[in-house]
Amino acid sequence: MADLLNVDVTGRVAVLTLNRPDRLNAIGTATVDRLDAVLDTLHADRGVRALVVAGAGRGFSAGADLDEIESLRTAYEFRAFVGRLTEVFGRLEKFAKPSVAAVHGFALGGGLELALACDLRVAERGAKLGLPEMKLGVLPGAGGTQRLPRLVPPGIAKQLILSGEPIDAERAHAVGLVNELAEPGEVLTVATALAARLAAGAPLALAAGKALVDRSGGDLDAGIAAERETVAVMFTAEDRAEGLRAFRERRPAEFRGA
Ligand SMILES: CCCCCCCCCCCCC[C@H](O)CC(=O)SCCNC(=O)CCNC(=O)[C@H](O)C(C)(C)COP(=O)(O)OP(=O)(O)OC[C@H]1O[C@@H](n2cnc3c(N)ncnc32)[C@H](O)[C@@H]1OP(=O)(O)O
Repeated sequence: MADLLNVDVTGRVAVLTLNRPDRLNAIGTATVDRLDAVLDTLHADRGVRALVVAGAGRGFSAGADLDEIESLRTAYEFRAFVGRLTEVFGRLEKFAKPSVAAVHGFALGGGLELALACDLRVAERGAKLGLPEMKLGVLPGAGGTQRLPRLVPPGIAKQLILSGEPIDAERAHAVGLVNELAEPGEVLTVATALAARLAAGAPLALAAGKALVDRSGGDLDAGIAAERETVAVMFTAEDRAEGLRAFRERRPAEFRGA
């Protein structure tokens, strides 16, 4: 069986490509199990500093695998299916290394939910992003109802979830769902360049920065305290000294994650 998720490492960036083009990269248990295993490998690879998640074929992903869903027989099986998707998507979101989704064609349902679990999103002009679960008589079940309203105004989130209708990449960019737009055929280039810029950062600061922003919806004083204590500890990191040295010497910093 062809690899459900191809991994290609170039420099400090690992490109993960969903590889079920015949099923429009539908995401089932086997795909998320593979993603989980790949995250184990990439966690251990100190040379990899950032990830890109992309899709082979006509689009990023048409969502959860409806064939697998149709094979489920009990609510408990259904819960296990949804639980596994949310578990691995959550692991990607909390991954210490930043991730960029490269969306072309379409990112629908679980496909958009996977892109929402990435830190940033780049989308090709004309790509469709949506949560069509309402048209199937259900709701997004892999984090969409919780992650989307944290990125776009609640009214926009409700429109996508309650109508089930997609928006195009241009509109998604205007409302903050997409960080950067790419011309047709260019999404992987743009997403990889963005990931490479993130990968130039200090690994400890990248991981801590992700965690601090992810908790920013909580109590402000507690968040500022967490920021202060995190920054204070980072003062002792070798990368902090390297950053200042590189600035004085007018050269790019070479951060080692120490
Ligand atoms: C059994 C139904 C129960 C419904 C319950 C679903 C909710 C489950 C909730 C738990 C899981 C949570 C995760 C997530 O929140 C839920 C989802 O993601 S549900 C799926 C959401 N996605 C969609 O509804 C999009 C479905 N696809 C399309 O609308 C279209 O395919 C397209 C993307 C607009 C492209 O259209 P076309 O160009 O016309 O291409 P085709 O439709 O002919 O597709 C080609 C080929 O691919 C197969 N395919 C497409 N999408 C999926 C998919 N999601 N899973 C499996 N297979 C898919 C399609 O059947 C075709 O195959 P072929 O007929 O050629 O064999």
